[in-house]
Amino acid sequence: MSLISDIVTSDLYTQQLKKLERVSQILSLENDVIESLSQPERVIQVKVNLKGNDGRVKTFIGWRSQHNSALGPYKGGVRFSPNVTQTEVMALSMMMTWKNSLLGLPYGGGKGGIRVDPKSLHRDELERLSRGYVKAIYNYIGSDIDIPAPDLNTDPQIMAWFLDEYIKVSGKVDFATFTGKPVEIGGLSVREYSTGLGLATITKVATEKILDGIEGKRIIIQGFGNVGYYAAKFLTEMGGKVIGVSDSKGGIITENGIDPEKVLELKKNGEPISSYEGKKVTNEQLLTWDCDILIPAAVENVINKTNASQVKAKIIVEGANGPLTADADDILRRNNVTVIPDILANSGGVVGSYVEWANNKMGDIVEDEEAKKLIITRMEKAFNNMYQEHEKKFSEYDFRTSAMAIAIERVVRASKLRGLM
Ligand SMILES: NC(=O)C1=CN([C@@H]2O[C@H](COP(=O)(O)OP(=O)(O)OC[C@H]3O[C@@H](n4cnc5c(N)ncnc54)[C@H](O)[C@@H]3O)[C@@H](O)[C@H]2O)C=CC1
Ligand SMILES: O=C(O)CCC(=O)C(=O)O
Repeated sequence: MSLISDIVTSDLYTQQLKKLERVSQILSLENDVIESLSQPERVIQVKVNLKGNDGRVKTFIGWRSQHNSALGPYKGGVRFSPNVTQTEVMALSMMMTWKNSLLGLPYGGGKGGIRVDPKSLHRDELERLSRGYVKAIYNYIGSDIDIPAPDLNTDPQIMAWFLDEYIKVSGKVDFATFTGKPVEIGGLSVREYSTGLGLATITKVATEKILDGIEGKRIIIQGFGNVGYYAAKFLTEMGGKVIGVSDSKGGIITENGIDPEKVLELKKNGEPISSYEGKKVTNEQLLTWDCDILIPAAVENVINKTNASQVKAKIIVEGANGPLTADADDILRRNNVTVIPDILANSGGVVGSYVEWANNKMGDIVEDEEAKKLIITRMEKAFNNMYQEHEKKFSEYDFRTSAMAIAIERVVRASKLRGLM
């Protein structure tokens, strides 16, 4: 059976369906179960008309995809991107279902997006767009229904506008409806860096199992935003050596090691990463540069059948959602490159969100240090659990298969118990 033929898909959705199909066959899931898991429960499309500062109306399209709620309310970020499509958001919401399930969180999967280049808007236009999006979807979200958070090009300030608009239009003063908020309004300072912290933690634990530890390992990171910067920072603190970084404009390689704080400073001053001392490289060159650990932490499908065979890293840790295609998985496995899958590697973000959400619900009883420990412990536990299952049941496949199998089985069990399947 092919799930792909009759759906007009973005490439990310095609890739996710291929990955789902592959694991479902290994788990011997029935066709109707696979069919059901392949479709979101609901996709909301909205139009936001924005009166621009030049007096003209600009029209933007956005979505919220609610993939599966068998384990709890939908949970996942909202991205602002000029390239985002409905099917991309659908794919990302499916990945959130697996991620939340794998981590044992009480959530289903959701994801949202607005098709916009945020750099093309003034700050007050961005605020009106953010508020317009929430005005359009507020009936479908809530702290027990669907809980948005930051993703690509969205940040705590945008969450603050989302929350304020939600309170105004719904009349519900429910701060747990959004996570990744500023600390002044119920945010958890740890959430800002929890994806990078989780990524570094998983990388460290994985290198202890697969290589001989993180100390001195040569690391390359694509993308220097929230995930990439904090991953670089924590991995450096843990003893790793970041030798390459990039952003959308290109990157730099320096065998002496890169200081993440100095790169951040450059970016804050509006200077390109390539002004850092070292060899200037394109993103294509960066991905296939010699290193121990490669962390694609920017956008999807960057490692695919055209470049996978040239990857020289021993381990790839997926910081972004979906940076590897299904074809790349096959090639890398044949070449003995270990892949730590996105649903495990970048799940520190949603674990941080979970602590923030629980704190908002319970009245702020978890302190920062405790939250940080909780995230690290959850991540280590999730890796060890995946590793054990892999050794026991799925050792002939890759870690993605093992992680997805654990996640999908949990969702299917919950769905059957609830009578949803
Ligand atoms: N922010 C979070 O908590 C989480 C983010 N993720 C995923 O991580 C990835 C990055 O997200 P953030 O760091 O939050 O985004 P961000 O907007 O903070 O940073 C994105 C970075 O990627 C770079 N970039 C964009 N397009 C690129 C391209 N074509 N080639 C190379 N670099 C490019 C940008 O210049 C920027 O440095 C996304 O896939 C996102 O879905 C996953 C889990 C949680
Ligand atoms: O923090 C969250 O709720 C979700 C973050 C996210 O969108 C992701 O993990 O891809």
